[in-house]
Amino acid sequence: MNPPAMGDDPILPGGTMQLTDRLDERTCELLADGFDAARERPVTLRANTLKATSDQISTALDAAGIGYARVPWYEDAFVLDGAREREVWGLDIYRDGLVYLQSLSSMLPPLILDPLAGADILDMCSAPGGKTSQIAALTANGAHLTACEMSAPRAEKLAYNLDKLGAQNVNIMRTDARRLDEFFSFDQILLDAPCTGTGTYRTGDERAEKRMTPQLLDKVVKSQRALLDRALTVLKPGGTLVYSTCSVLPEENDEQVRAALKRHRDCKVVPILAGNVDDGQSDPEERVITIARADEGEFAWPIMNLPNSLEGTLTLAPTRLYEGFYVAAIQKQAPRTRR
Ligand SMILES: C[S@@+](CC[C@H](N)C(=O)[O-])C[C@H]1O[C@@H](n2cnc3c(N)ncnc32)[C@H](O)[C@@H]1O
Repeated sequence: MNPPAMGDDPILPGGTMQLTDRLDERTCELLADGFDAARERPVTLRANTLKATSDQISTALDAAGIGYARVPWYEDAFVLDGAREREVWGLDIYRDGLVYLQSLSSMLPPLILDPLAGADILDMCSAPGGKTSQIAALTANGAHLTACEMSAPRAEKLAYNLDKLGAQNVNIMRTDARRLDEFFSFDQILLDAPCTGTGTYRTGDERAEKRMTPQLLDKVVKSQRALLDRALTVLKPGGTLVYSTCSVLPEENDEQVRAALKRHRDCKVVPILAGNVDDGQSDPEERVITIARADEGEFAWPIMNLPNSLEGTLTLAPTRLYEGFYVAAIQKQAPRTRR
């Protein structure tokens, strides 16, 4: 594919959001390739370990004649071989909440959060509950979870999903998380923010092109800023916030985080990225870079990080397997102890 000319609108052809005005040529080229590849993106799902082991899910998929690949960085993740969502809806493992349809990229923020049993955890923007239920599964229902959702119908869907998946110890709050009482405090927070969704775009998706306007960008950027401020206020000293979006626009990602850190001088980025961003291999899905939160063990996965400006954050490029996604981990300093 030829690099797009600056000023053209080759990525969202009918849309008004000019990615080429915002991103450099190389990034636009990677995005254009990824948006094309996304048209072939396979269905992926997560074994819900609150109800079944991943081996039980393998057995059920085998019995249903559905081929799949396992994911090296997460034993609960499955990539289906040709099956569509409709086929999964007909399976008992789906109806009974033993699996959850979830994109691979969206499984990353809870893993990077590394939720701890016994911790007070806030999921600020939680419906329909994919990541809330993943946090519940990662802690075997052992965390004290608060799940906020502003939209009433989406909060209902959240409650339905959490019940279906067997998530317990979750206090659902139908509220605007920007106005969460400052009286609250949490050890760990996930802010999976409302965003433009540019990372999920597939070439030719005209509805998405119409939706992703500069007006939408303005609106979500304001909301993300207010949500980040509230999150960093209710985060306990020493606690960690994971901020994520399914967008690839710097305004929603690195620029948003950098500005928040200026307003909250007691907070800093915890690097989640170590390793090579672009080692020159032609197939980005064959590249294995190492991701690690500085305070966690390392694990490796085949993904591509787009050039980004804030060291230690992750801007996943869209590829056939992965939606474009952004993840940053931020820690609030613990008070100094006196000697
Ligand atoms: C990206 S989606 C979250 C997806 C969810 N984390 C998951 O994994 O299933 C963002 C959600 O935030 C909700 N939302 C937007 N603004 C909010 C706010 N100020 N307070 C609480 N929820 C909000 C939206 O209604 C939407 O359901």
